[in-house]
Amino acid sequence: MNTPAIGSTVLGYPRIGPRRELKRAVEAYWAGRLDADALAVVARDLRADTWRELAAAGLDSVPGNTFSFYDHVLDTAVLFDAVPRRFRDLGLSPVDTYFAAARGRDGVPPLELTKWFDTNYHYLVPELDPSTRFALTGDKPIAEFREALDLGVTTRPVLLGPVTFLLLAKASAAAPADFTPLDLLDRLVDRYVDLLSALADAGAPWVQLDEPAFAADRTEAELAALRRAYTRLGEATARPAILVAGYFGDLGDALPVLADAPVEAVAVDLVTAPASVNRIPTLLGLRDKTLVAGLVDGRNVWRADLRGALSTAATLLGSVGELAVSTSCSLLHVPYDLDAETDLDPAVVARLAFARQKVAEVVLLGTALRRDGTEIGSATGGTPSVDAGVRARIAELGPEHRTRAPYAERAAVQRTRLALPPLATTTIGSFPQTGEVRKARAGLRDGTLDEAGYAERMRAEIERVVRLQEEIGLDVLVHGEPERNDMVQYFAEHLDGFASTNLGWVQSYGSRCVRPPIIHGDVSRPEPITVGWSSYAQSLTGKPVKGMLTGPVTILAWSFVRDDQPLAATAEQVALALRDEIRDLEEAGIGIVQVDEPALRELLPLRAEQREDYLDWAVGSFRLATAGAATATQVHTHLCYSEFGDVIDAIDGLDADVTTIEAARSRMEVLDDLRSIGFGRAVGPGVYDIHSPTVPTEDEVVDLLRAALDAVPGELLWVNPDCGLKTRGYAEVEPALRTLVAAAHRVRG
Ligand SMILES: Nc1nc2c(c(=O)[nH]1)N[C@@H](CNc1ccc(C(=O)N[C@@H](CCC(=O)N[C@@H](CCC(=O)N[C@@H](CCC(=O)O)C(=O)O)C(=O)O)C(=O)O)cc1)CN2
Ligand code: MET
Ligand SMILES: [Zn+2]
Repeated sequence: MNTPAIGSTVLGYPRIGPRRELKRAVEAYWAGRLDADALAVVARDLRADTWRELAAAGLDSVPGNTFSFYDHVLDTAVLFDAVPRRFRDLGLSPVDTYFAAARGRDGVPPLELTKWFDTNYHYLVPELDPSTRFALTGDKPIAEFREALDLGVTTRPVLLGPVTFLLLAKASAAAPADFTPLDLLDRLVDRYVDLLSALADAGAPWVQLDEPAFAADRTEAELAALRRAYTRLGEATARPAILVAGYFGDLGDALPVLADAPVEAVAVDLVTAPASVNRIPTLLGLRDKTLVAGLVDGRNVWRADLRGALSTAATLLGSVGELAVSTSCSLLHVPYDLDAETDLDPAVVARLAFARQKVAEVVLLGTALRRDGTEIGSATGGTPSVDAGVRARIAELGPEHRTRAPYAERAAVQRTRLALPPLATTTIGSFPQTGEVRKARAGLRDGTLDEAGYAERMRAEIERVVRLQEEIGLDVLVHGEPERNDMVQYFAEHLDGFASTNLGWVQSYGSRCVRPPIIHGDVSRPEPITVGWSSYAQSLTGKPVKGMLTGPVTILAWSFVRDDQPLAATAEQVALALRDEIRDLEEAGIGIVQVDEPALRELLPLRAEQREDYLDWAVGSFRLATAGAATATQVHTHLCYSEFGDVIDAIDGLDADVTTIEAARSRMEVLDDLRSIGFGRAVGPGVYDIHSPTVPTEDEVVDLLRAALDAVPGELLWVNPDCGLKTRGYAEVEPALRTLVAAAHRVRG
């Protein structure tokens, strides 16, 4: 085989477009404002721009097949004809069948959406069973390879590896109990062999197979599956050279398996797992392979320490066949281009690199490595700002700052103060973000609406939402969060030590994007953030209004966090700011405060041995944020987006008075977990799935509540939706909330 060297590369690239062109096109297509041909043109132009940019930047090997209309796991299922029957039976065009699997259609529920490892990206979970027959019916990677070749760029198609694909899939409802998707390995690998052969025919010199699942703990059987798959693929006769990429952590026992497999290259993540460097020289199998060293952080936005990276690379030179430099993972998780940001502090800019800048770093590193390190400049520009006040406060903290009065005492005082009925009804915080609200915010940004005008519109919206809740008959009201663009970014914009971007969009799922804020220095709160809005809402009603904050763990999980100190230290600083906010809310007369932690499960380390440490600081920071609350103040927390079985003790450890938790889709399974640990505080298992536009019937909600009453006594049971309502419309929200209140009344009776 005559294969070009990888030299310098990146493992993947963003695909939504530098100005979210794909989001706009896809949403326009869904709305019927753009036809399929026009959508295809937008997609093709975005791909062409990416390939040209990466080739022009000087990468030796340009990744291909990084584009996706929605999600690369769904793309893989489509490629191998593994789309469940319920979507095919809709009789739609291929592109509409694809979107139906992603979003559901005509009452057919979509594939489940879940977290991509420990990132804020979400993939669609393939559903497999013994009847799944894989076939290479798609040609996306091949067609895109040819498309790039026509533009003069030879790409390295990036594919999700067969073992990770199966490990991320779930058994369909039709599968027998003893079935696991990995049972289908041989069948699937045979089809990958077909694919490799087709790519070789098209002229692809390399292919990249991603196996990030091996950065997590894996069983012997799973490691054996990895060995088996890559032995088979490596032995295929007609194929491109194979690069297997493992990222998001240490490959552990999978690294020697890959080192010994008959493949040409292995990519390791030396940013998340720098210690892997020490193991590489001991792996004889790597001596005749290319090692692709992930030295530039693909998940965070800091400039690389190129000198450090270069010296790491230099130590590896003699231990491997060839050494290539790369990002630690795909650049999917960072924004496109730092140069597009015009409002960032230059001192912060000097420390940053987005996708485009990271490509340049990789290229530079590759050049320096070839020329003996002569052209690498100084490491980074500037250091994080230090806030002596915050540091002094943290130095003074003791256990009393994380401990409230015993729950029984709190509950008694709160019962008297709040006088709520059993099965109290509430919502999770946000109400639908109407076009008018978003338009007002866009107006504030572009200067057509001033601060006063904006505040007036937000107050009008808050008043409308409060009146609506009173009329519906909810017991604990919210202000509705109209002033928030996003539950993390909003707080970042009001805290020192954070920077926000204008165009730093990162795909979260499908067409939905976020602009993760950047924590670049010590965090503090210059002034109250939410107090004005919450106390305005409280002034409108005699019912209690719940203050609404985002917790420290979630703020960290959905931001780019400084990497010069432990996450735990940054979390404490954020927690202190929230602690002060709670005190100010109390002083303004707010008696209930909710601190949302939907990302508590998301940051859970992939390897079990690191979990206790994480949960310690995660729970500790939540308690630091909330334990300053008076005994009479009722602290709520809200959790969603995950199954919480394996962090149930940590949820207990949060010591919140009320925990509202996503439960409707899993028919309240979480209650069994809570009961099994003797969880004794109040809980609001969601009784209505806000991810679907379907309005629940009163009987359905009553059934769920009766089921919940088996696990939770009535005085500890709250009634609420699964999550916030901001992505829904009033047409569904109003009847759903009326149903929820009616059901609660019926069960109370
Ligand atoms: N940070 C974060 N991560 C999260 C979640 C979350 O809520 N926040 N939820 C989970 C699921 N992920 C989600 C991620 C994004 C969205 C989402 O709806 N994003 C919006 C953007 C939200 C936002 O920032 N809105 C801005 C407006 C940004 C915008 O597009 N403005 C328009 C103009 C205004 C208009 O006419 O709409 C423009 O700039 O062109 C605001 O309200 O101010 C989107 O992609 O469309 C939902 C869920 C997990 N991770
Ligand atoms: N308070 C937030 C809301 O209602 C919680 C959302 S959890 C993703 O939108
Ligand atoms: Zn939620």
